[in-house]
Amino acid sequence: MQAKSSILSGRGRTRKPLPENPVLLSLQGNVPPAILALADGTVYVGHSIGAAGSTVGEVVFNTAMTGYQEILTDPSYCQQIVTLTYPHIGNYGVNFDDVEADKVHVAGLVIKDLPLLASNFRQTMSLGDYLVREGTVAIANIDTRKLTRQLRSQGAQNGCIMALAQGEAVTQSLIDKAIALAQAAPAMAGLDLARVVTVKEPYAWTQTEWRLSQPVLGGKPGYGELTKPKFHVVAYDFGIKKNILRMLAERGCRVTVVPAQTPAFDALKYQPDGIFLSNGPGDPQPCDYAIAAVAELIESGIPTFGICLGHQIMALASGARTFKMKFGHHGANHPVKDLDSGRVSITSQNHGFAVDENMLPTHLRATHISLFDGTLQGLERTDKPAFCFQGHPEASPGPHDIGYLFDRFLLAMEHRA
Ligand SMILES: NC(=O)CC[C@H](N)C(=O)O
Repeated sequence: MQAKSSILSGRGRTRKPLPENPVLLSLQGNVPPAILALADGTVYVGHSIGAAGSTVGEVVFNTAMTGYQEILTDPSYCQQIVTLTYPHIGNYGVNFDDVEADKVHVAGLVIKDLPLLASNFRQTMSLGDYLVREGTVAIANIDTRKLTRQLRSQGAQNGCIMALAQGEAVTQSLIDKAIALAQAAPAMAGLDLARVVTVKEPYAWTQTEWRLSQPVLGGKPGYGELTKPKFHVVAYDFGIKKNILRMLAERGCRVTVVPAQTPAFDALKYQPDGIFLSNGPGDPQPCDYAIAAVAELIESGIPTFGICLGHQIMALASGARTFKMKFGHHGANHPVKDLDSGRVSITSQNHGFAVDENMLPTHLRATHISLFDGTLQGLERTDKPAFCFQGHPEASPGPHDIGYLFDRFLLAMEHRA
């Protein structure tokens, strides 16, 4: 709070001097250089703002103005280097309440500007310190508008960030090495990454949503606890985000999170009221174990709700096809139309694959489309209580945008009970 009030000035207020502030970042000093090389040989040089070392991945751009911490920790970004188009990243610091997983999942971060001052009453640490702590390689002072235009016109491609140590200089041989590393990185198409990020053992989840004022915690801001569960949901973890679990618990669901490879038979042993299929990284097509389990679970008639990778897996389990998009959807302002109500929601999105709307089997019905490019955003089984959504309804850019899909899942479970 101190830092925040210190920079407020204006009529009727006297400007206080800036306090000694641990979040003042050190970009003015001797910041080590870093290289961003793309597989096509394009090279950008900037400054290292995270851990030293090299990282490779598919370079994608995200257009959200806020939410960098949620983006960094979204497991769906495993093996992707994310460039953020909003120019100031790090201006509200980092806290430990807003993480979507227990660690950073992006392979690397590319930004334009790391502000000198991070200011937010909830922050516990600066973005730079957090990236170092997490061992995340990141580069700043990059022309992210140019990079984004390149990715948009040519499509997402693999890249390498090479963050040098203090005192090290950028040389042609290091640039050549970074390009070679980018070219050697595996292509995203065909990669099963749900297997990489999924939990090893099942666990129970009862935490509810965050509130600024939380009476059950003595009036302090924070998360709540589910006390009277109405339903039991088995959630497949293909790379699940914590806020999905909180939104389920908030609506009265006790959740058992299970590994991605859990066979349908084992999931049914929990006698769930509903099955949830999470988001996750990589290509859905190689996840044959999950596609087989989901086909069986839908067939059993248990209400099923899938998000993002879960949506794609449900579509494949129902006989649809998926394809790799040119540069995907990554942002927090994507308009999506509900084809039944005509209502348009502003949604959060993060996907590089999509379900082919031209090849849907007769028991799958399109329920939502993207108003950016017309791609399919939602599906429903006409013969079973199963539906799915391509975007991220647990993120709230709008501020509640498409959270009503969770209510629809609850209704399906109530209907069956
Ligand atoms: N957020 C997600 O679940 C992404 C799904 C999938 N990995 C894709 O890129 O399309």
